Amino acid sequence: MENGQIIQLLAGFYDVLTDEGKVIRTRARGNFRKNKISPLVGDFVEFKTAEDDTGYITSILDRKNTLVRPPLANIDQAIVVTACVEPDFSSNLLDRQLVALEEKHIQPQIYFSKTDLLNTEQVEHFQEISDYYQSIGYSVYFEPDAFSASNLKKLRNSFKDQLTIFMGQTGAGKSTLLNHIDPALNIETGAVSQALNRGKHTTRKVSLLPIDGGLVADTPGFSTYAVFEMDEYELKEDFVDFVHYAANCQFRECLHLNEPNCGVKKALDEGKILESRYQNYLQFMELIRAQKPKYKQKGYQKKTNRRKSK
Ligand SMILES: Nc1nc2c(ncn2[C@@H]2O[C@H](COP(=O)(O)OP(=O)(O)OP(=O)(O)O)[C@@H](O)[C@H]2O)c(=O)[nH]1
Ligand SMILES: [Zn+2]
Repeated sequence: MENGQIIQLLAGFYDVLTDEGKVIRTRARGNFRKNKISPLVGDFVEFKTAEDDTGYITSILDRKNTLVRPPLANIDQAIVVTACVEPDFSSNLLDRQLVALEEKHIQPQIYFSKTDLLNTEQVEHFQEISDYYQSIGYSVYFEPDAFSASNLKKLRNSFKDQLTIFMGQTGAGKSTLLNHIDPALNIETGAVSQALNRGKHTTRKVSLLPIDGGLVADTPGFSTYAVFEMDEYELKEDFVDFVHYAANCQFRECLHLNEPNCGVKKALDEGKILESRYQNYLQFMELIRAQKPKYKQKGYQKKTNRRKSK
């Protein structure tokens, strides 16, 4: 029995990267189909190798998390590529991405792009935003040249032993950044870019590229942030900066809305929490309440999936 991680799915074959760094082409044992478990890229698997050197997967280990688009398992971290301008920065979109990642236990990093297009005043503004997100525990990349050697070095150092995905709205600079990380990728960039955005309604194929001791997905994740896959109580935990102050709330169930003696609102009044974070929180809360019936269904599916993969 050998162990490895699936890095590519091709015409029914799964390419498994072994602990020794070899890539073995495998098939899934028929059993999986009966149990309705299909291996995903990113899965940690056990496999056996036959005499002719072809392998077959015998089991899939428990998944930490999964993504539907692209189909991927066991994502450790996500680089949230965030344009300061063109398209204009939206704290709402950034926070949406952060809570979606927190909910799936994927560690976010915030990578500001198009910093070269900012004037002095804008730089000061973004420096404050950058400092805030840094202060609440996120790695933030904010340099006058988004692709400076130091930015890229810091990013590449974070890849080791991680499965990393890139995300961010169209035009944010994901492909450009990936090309800077590895020019051999030679991904098409610009308005007509197709390589990383193969249409929102087709199933995207995803491969994991071994880079700097880790694996990097060649297809960006989370193409839509419209749906919140969490309830109100999960949302408040996903605002990582609120959690600390929530210890001061009078009620343990406090949702930091209109409850008396709320530690989060107190911190907000004292300027310790970024105003836009709280405003976005209120908006997400409303959206979650409005979509509740849909979520319940989703939550149910999520749990059954989890059980099946065990
Ligand atoms: N000035 C400047 N331009 C940038 C920067 N990053 C990306 N661009 C440009 O912005 C445009 C969009 O960049 P892409 O890398 O294609 O963006 P993307 O996020 O991959 O976009 P999609 O493929 O649509 O998802 C391209 O014309 C890039 O050259 C930057 O830091 N500074
Ligand atoms: Zn509270």
